[in-house]
Amino acid sequence: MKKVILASSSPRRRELLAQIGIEFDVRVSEQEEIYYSTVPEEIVKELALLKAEHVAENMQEEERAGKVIIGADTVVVQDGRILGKPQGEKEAFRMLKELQGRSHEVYTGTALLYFEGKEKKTVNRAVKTNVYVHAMTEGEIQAYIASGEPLDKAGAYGIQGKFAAFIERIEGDYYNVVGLPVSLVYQCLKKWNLTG
Ligand SMILES: Cc1cn([C@H]2C[C@H](O)[C@@H](COP(=O)(O)OP(=O)(O)OP(=O)(O)O)O2)c(=O)[nH]c1=O
Repeated sequence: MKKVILASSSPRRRELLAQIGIEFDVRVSEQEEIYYSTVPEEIVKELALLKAEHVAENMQEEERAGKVIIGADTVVVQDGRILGKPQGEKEAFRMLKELQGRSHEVYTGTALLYFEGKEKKTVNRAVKTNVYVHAMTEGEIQAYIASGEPLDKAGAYGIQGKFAAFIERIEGDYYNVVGLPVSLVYQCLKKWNLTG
């Protein structure tokens, strides 16, 4: 029986967790993403926790015993403004126009809930990566949008895809930008003897 449950519908998060050799099941939380925090670091932590808690609440106590549930949330922040997933191509264009030619921050919140016997251990952290984007022409932005990559991604881009052409450099964890800081996840699982 798998001891790790990924509370995420994101194909990127699945790939990243699989990449480090963790066996896991997926349970998706259909919870509406409402938050009360005001700063990005706290918002992503709150949403990651919400996703993990929602999956935990929908499991029987016996079923979740000995298991860890992982939730995550990613946002792009430019000048203190949060850019989530674009609603459509127009919004994607506006976001990319703002992001090109300068730097921004990507925050991913991660929550790990470990049900060890009757006890619940929680790790809830936010990780920040600075991303520097080259200047883009409007034609390049339009061509990128036409590739279909932006629509399901925070900030309307995927560093792991065609947008790599426009990444000048990053400071911090690359995997955090893609949606899950996997070394943070691994180190927690290791501490709890759940990596094997
Ligand atoms: C910035 C960036 C984001 N993203 C993705 C990661 C996330 O899937 C998405 C941000 O949306 P999220 O709301 O964090 O996650 P999600 O709705 O895709 O999945 P779930 O809530 O079920 O876990 O943006 C990339 O794939 N590459 C990038 O470079």
